[in-house]
Amino acid sequence: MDAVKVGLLGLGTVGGGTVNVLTRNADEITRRAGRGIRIIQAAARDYDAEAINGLDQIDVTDDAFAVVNNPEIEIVIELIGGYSPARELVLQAIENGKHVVTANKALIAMHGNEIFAAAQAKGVTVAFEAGVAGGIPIIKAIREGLAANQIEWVAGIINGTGNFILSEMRDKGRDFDDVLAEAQALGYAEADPTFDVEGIDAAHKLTILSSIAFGIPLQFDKTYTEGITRIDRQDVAFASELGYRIKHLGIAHKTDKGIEMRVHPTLIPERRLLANVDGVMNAVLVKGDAVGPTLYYGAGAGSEPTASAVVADVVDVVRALTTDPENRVPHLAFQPNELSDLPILGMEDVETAYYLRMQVADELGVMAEITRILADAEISIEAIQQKEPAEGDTQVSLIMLTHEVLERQMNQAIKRIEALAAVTAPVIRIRMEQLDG
Ligand SMILES: NC(=O)c1ccc[n+]([C@@H]2O[C@H](COP(=O)([O-])OP(=O)(O)OC[C@H]3O[C@@H](n4cnc5c(N)ncnc54)[C@H](O)[C@@H]3O)[C@@H](O)[C@H]2O)c1
Ligand SMILES: N[C@@H](CCO)C(=O)O
Ligand code: NA
Repeated sequence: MDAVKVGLLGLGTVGGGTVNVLTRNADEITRRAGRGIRIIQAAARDYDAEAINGLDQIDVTDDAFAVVNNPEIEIVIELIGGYSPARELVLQAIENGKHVVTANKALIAMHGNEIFAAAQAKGVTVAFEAGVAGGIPIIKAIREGLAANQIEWVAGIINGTGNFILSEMRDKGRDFDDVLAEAQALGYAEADPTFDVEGIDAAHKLTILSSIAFGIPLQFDKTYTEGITRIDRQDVAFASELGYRIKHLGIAHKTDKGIEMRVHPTLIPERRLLANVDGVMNAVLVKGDAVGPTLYYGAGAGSEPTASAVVADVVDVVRALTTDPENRVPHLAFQPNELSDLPILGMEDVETAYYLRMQVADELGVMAEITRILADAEISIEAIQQKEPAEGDTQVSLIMLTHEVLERQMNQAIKRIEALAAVTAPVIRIRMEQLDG
């Protein structure tokens, strides 16, 4: 049978890696897919021709619409990124009856409901494995491997750039900006790196994971999002003394009241595997009622690790070309007419334990006032440490670990604590998770 003709949008970090992997592993990939896979046309504004092998076989244009409108092309790979014109290009490709493979989690989290409906109507597939946790086949694992389970929760380190920054800062004492610049040079960061450091990229990915896990429509706007820019070295050190690491996690949790979707820095016990996932590596823990906790680990960003997931999706699409569209694996794991409208909980309705750091004047009675406020709010304390002031300083740091409490109650208590005259700075709070199933 003839090779499947593919069009590629974008020849950057992931696009270049995709051409390289398809070129290098052409034989094995053909044996797996049952047909050859040939990129016949690619669109890019800029690219490093020296770094891409096999480009001489490809017609390169700067007009991305020429690729999605090319009648010879059966599959379009979108690796341009961003919301627009990626949305218009993908919808046009679908309208033209082409299958789509993308690494663009921003696009899927924001416009996936519209895109999947269009794909469903046209009987084509939109695959997006590379969009979540890069090279780790996490979409496939949840959607196919765990199809027997009621998924209870998902918790993961799902932004490579952020984890790389936190690891380098902790282990080597490097500066935030310096490590971020290196992550950009290595091709890990988003075009706008605030997406990485403010948690937006992780929230895109968590939105997708929640839909796949729980069978709900994509609801990016309801995902609570907090980044890593306010993590202080002091807190990393204090957490470590107490046996915890601070990791930036995406957490999706099905409770009796609804679904929690949240992205924030989190204290986790240092003995957990997730606490020891460093650098650009990602890891996702998924708890199913039948299987129990399962863990998936691998490179979350980078040229060829991401290309690995892109090419696997292309192979899946090639294998499915002969399958009746009604029988294909559904985009969001559950059949499209079976998505549920379970409520997404607001952050105030989430229950977690907390690490608190308070800066207080070194006076008699302050500790008693603070513990009274916490007791009034029914917040019980698991550990307290007082860090003595440095020579000549009159401020002490109080570190507390609490048991689980509703965020609403914690917000009220923190407000009262901050109103005390002896409390001289905003209270630092970092949520804690035991992740022990
Ligand atoms: N870099 C990673 O490690 C990684 C990992 C997973 C997912 N992703 C996702 O993959 C996608 C691509 O990321 P990247 O890092 O390869 O980006 P990149 O900036 O390295 O490459 C983008 C490519 O698209 C081209 N391009 C941009 N706008 C265009 C337009 N309008 N018309 C034609 N060409 C255009 C650029 O010229 C470039 O060749 C993004 O959605 C990103 O979120 C990246
Ligand atoms: N910027 C993303 C790319 C992978 O999705 C990250 O650092 O994780
Ligand atoms: Na993946």
